[in-house]
Amino acid sequence: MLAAQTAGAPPHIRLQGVRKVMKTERGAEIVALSGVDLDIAEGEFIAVIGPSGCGKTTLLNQIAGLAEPSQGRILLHGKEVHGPGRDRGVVFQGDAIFYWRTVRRNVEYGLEIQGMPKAERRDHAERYIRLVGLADFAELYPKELSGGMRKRCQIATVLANNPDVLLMDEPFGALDYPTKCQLQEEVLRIHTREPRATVFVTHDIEEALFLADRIVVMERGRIRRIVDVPFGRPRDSALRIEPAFSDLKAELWALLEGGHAPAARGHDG
Ligand SMILES: Nc1ncnc2c1ncn2[C@@H]1O[C@H](COP(=O)(O)OP(=O)(O)OP(=O)(O)O)[C@@H](O)[C@H]1O
Repeated sequence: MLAAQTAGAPPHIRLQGVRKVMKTERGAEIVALSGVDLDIAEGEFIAVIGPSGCGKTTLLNQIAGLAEPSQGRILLHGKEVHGPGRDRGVVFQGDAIFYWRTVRRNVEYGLEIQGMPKAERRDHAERYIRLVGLADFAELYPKELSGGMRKRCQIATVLANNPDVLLMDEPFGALDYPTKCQLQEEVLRIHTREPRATVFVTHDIEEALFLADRIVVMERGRIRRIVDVPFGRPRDSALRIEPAFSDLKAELWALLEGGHAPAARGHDG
């Protein structure tokens, strides 16, 4: 369920007419995003799906502040975003963790940078290590962990910084199905415990349905449709085999089958 949005308060995240034009090395223009308007409420979980090249990562990067829009603006609590900030935590596709640091020292990294005193840092990191189920593995190095455990470590590292907004770019894309399902359940559990506005990019319709309050379906740099996910929270794995879940999954498949084209070149899609 969404956290209530205070009447009159701006949405947590607002994208207004966002357009992003990329230039290839040969100088050709690619309209990666065009006319994107989206409001995301406090505590809302948004999944973004769409065919390869439709602009999902570009959208996430814009909110992260890793790139500026060519036109339009992105507002966080009514304030325009320019550049990255600690208020937005990003979980990237790959293993974005330090290989020479243990799990604990990875999770402590951002807190060190903030200058948090050592004892406080330990306690704080420990809380997030436990939250992602890595308490017994805190002294191990990334090479001693499985892919799923490395992803947990990355999530704990991002959450330990207590971001206002969580941005996840296909975080479980490289994992096997059971590990992926397990981590999706962890994400739901964490979201229930610490609800924060979340944008989760995925290729996986089932993942989007299982996690999100709304699914943004993109096509050629534009939002094609926004689908409300009607399932209540808390959710558990039993939801995956409910007929209503399968029906909506089939509908989304059909919707995606309708648009395979990548972002439009040189003009709006
Ligand atoms: N650095 C870049 N330079 C030029 N074009 C780019 C760059 N990054 C992305 N693009 C183009 O922008 C469009 C959108 O790319 P984006 O990575 O956002 O898509 P996506 O939906 O995340 O794709 P995928 O699902 O394959 O990860 C694509 O046409 C891509 O070729």
